[in-house]
Amino acid sequence: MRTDTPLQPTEEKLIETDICVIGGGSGGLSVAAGAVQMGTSVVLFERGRMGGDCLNYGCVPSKALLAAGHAAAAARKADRFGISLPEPDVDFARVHAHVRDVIAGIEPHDSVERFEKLGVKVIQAAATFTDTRTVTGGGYRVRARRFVIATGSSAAIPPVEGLKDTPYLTNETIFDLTERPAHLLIIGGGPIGCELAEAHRNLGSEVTLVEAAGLLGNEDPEAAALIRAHLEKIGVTVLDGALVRQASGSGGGVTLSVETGGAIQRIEGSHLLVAAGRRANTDGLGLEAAGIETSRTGIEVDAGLKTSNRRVYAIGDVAGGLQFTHVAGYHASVVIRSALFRLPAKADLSAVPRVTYTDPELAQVGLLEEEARAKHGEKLRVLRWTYQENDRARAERATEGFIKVIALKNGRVLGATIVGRNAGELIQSWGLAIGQKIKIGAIASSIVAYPTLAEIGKRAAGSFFTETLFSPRMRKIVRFLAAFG
Ligand SMILES: Cc1cc2nc3c(=O)[nH]c(=O)nc-3n(C[C@H](O)[C@H](O)[C@H](O)COP(=O)(O)OP(=O)(O)OC[C@H]3O[C@@H](n4cnc5c(N)ncnc54)[C@H](O)[C@@H]3O)c2cc1C
Ligand SMILES: NC(=O)c1ccc[n+]([C@@H]2O[C@H](COP(=O)([O-])OP(=O)(O)OC[C@H]3O[C@@H](n4cnc5c(N)ncnc54)[C@H](O)[C@@H]3O)[C@@H](O)[C@H]2O)c1
Repeated sequence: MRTDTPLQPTEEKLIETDICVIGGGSGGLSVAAGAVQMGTSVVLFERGRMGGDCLNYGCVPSKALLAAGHAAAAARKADRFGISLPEPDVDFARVHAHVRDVIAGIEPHDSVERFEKLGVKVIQAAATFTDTRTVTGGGYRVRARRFVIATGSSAAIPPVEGLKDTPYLTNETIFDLTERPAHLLIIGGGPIGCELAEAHRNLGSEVTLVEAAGLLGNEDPEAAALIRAHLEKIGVTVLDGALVRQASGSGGGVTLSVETGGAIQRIEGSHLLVAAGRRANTDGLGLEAAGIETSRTGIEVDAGLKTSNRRVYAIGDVAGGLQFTHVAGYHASVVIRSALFRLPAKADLSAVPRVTYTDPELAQVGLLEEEARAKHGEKLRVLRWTYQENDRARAERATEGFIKVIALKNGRVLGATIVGRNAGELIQSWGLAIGQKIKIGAIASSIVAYPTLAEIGKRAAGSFFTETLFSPRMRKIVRFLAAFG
């Protein structure tokens, strides 16, 4: 890398580098760490906190908050094991300290210090394209062989009357609360809304979740219905098919006017969380100057994650597809193959798992039943098994839930939905089966430790063969063979 050449008259220092990454979150850091360790020069711009949404405002704090909530919920449910405990006394300031401590423990891995030690030039400023191959920011002008835009997404604020003048929280501010919200109103019943509704309810807040369509609308409807029933069971008020029409309030509280089936109702709460989807972070990037096209969902990319400017890739949330940390990380590996090794690399998203971390969890990989039917018609087998029929689930009194596997009649696995305890761990082997084209027979004949929840998957796979194995024809064959002694 040739660096720090003073430039007149702007006085920006010029850096020429192999790779310039914009955004130090899940995607950007993976590209930067991978590329620099493979011998290329890397400049990374980050305008906010290293680690991006996942570490600071997303996955990590939400899972830490959920874990605290699950501890409280476990104490409330201990009675069924013969252990009587009083209602847990939740000290929200200490819960907040726990969340901060978890972030602080992970932070060094994503820090400026670590990346500079690896050899990355980190510029702590917002980056803007000034032409097709130059980015400026923080007093630098960077010209690179390849650019990677990994600027993530932010909470989309729906066009609700009065909302912009009403105090509201988003994922960037809710984890700052040190006092428990008395009554949390949530707009949006996607993964963010459901996870944070469950966490706050378990920690003792009153929670009302308002969703315009159906809760977890991108998921298997039967699995989503189970999560809805669970949230209601723990005391969350769920209003679905409910459109927020108006918002008002001050520091003292918030009121929403919500329309359900033509009728308007007013709901009052102490705090409001907006979790109504995401908007790609493209403002201020100077995309026009770089000839980079965008769509409604984000920066337009081809299957190799290249934008309309062939020197520039876009990865992670800003690319407008699946918005998960592991997808951003996977995108990073595709870009490294393409930019460093000049190999033809395409993102294959057919086996990307996703998990909503309520308890029960909801996990999905591959096609939903409805998607599989649309693509393959009636050539499908739908295999099911329930947690109720699993001995470990019974021992742990976690019998809520099921697995549903969608396979072709030739045994190829197309998709799996698991809703129940540890579904997020159990889904991984189904992702492997889809990705590596492992047939259902291999799963049915694998040896699974007893008693584990993983037996649920093996039993579902085994049910693929039940009809053939226990058919009159099979009985005839076995009787015939027995005749030979
Ligand atoms: C509440 C919540 C919970 C979530 N839970 C999960 C989960 O459990 N599992 C999961 O897989 N995903 C989860 N996600 C999604 C996950 O956080 C994102 O998919 C992931 O962070 C995307 O990574 P990214 O690199 O695209 O963007 P980010 O990680 O957001 O990083 C983008 C970075 O770019 C920086 N930036 C933006 N513009 C500029 C600029 N012009 N110049 C310089 N820097 C810039 C930003 O400051 C930011 O640091 C969750 C999200 C939220 C909001
Ligand atoms: N566990 C995880 O992996 C995890 C957790 C949280 C977030 N995420 C990621 O972040 C993304 C964003 O999550 P999200 O929950 O914000 O988005 P989402 O798009 O999945 O859900 C938003 C919901 O808000 C509803 N909505 C929109 N406007 C509304 C209005 N005016 N009134 C009522 N409801 C309204 C929509 O119908 C939708 O169901 C997810 O898709 C996922 O990729 C992942």
